[in-house]
Amino acid sequence: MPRALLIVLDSVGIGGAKDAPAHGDAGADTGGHIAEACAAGGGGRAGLRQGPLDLPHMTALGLGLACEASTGRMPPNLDPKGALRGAWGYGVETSKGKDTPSGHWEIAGVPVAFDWGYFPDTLPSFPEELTAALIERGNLPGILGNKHASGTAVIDELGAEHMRTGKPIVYTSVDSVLQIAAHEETFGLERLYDLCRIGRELCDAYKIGRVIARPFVGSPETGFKRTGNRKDFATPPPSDTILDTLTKADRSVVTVGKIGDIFAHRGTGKEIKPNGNDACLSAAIAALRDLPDGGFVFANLVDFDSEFGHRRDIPGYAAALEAFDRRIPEIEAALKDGDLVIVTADHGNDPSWRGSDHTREHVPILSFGRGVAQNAIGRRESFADMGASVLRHLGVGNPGKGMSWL
Ligand SMILES: O=P(O)(O)O[C@H]1O[C@H](CO)[C@@H](O)[C@H]1O
Ligand SMILES: [Mn+2]
Ligand SMILES: [Mn+2]
Repeated sequence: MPRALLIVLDSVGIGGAKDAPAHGDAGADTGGHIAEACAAGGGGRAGLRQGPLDLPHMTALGLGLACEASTGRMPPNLDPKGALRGAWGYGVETSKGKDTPSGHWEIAGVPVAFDWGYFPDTLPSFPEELTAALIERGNLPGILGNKHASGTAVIDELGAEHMRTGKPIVYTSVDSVLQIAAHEETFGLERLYDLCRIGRELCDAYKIGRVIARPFVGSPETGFKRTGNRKDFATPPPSDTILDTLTKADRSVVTVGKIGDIFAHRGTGKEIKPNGNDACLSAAIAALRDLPDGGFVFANLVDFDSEFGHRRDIPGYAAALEAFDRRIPEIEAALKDGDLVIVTADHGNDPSWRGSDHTREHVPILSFGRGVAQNAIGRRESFADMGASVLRHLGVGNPGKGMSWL
């Protein structure tokens, strides 16, 4: 029986979305702009990387062709010029939001047709009743922040005051999120998680997708740094995803990285949550080696988004792409005959763009495996075609959305 591995490179969009102007993102193109910056000499950092974007494996898997099909422009250094291996195309998001749950749920067969709630970019950002209830139920002396912010900037700004006063830093973004940052040692990690559980209950009324714990360490003298103990408290998908369908069909499911959180731990099988792209990819490859026939591994690599996209760090993003690309042969070596791999993304996060938020973009769809013929699968009108293709490949009927290209 065949097996499948789906890897989401979080935020590695490839531009071209027709509805980008509605999000303020007309022209945003994560992959294309990184390649252009690198070719123009703007993607280098001493000790990290220099020169044109070097992605030989993803180029041979059709990344440049997917970019060209998406935007009409072939990014520098991504033209395969020779033999391709695998099937390539790009996906259009039908969900309204450009957030992580919308992207992942749609990939897994559940496009998000409803509107999430969002907190306005005002001061304060949160409704008074919500703030008051959080303070009361969380037994807090108050909160700091209460605004749209970048998570690293807001702990630099308010970390010292947080340590002094014991007030957690509560902030949001253009996404449907309520984020709570607190010091792991002075506030306490478990106390932060408990506070987020309270926040989760309070946020349901506002249709907020996620409450996110953002623990950090450090001191005013040394500066503050977020730790790997981030935890997302998500609302569950409104109907069965491919994870539910596979679980009900008694298939083996392994989820790596943020996937468990994103799907509110429903149908997520064995969850593995190491810290960082490299460790998550290692875990996904190890899971694939042990995966029984008919099984499915679903992995998310979040560093592209959280460490480089939101931080608008082009050299860092380029280096992370190159690090992933170098390990593609390792993925291929773990494959058995009949296995299917799909590499894709959930939204964009153009590091050359203004602000620090996600960008509305198409996503690449790169599919490979020994039995996967070289093929152009073209423009897919929903990310859900990926989930549908996984189910078709695994021989499980699709009760949900999406059209398989297989
Ligand atoms: O700036 P940080 O805290 O990384 O926040 C980012 O992370 C959130 C969840 O992915 C997004 O909504 C964005 O605001
Ligand atoms: Mn994401
Ligand atoms: Mn993000």
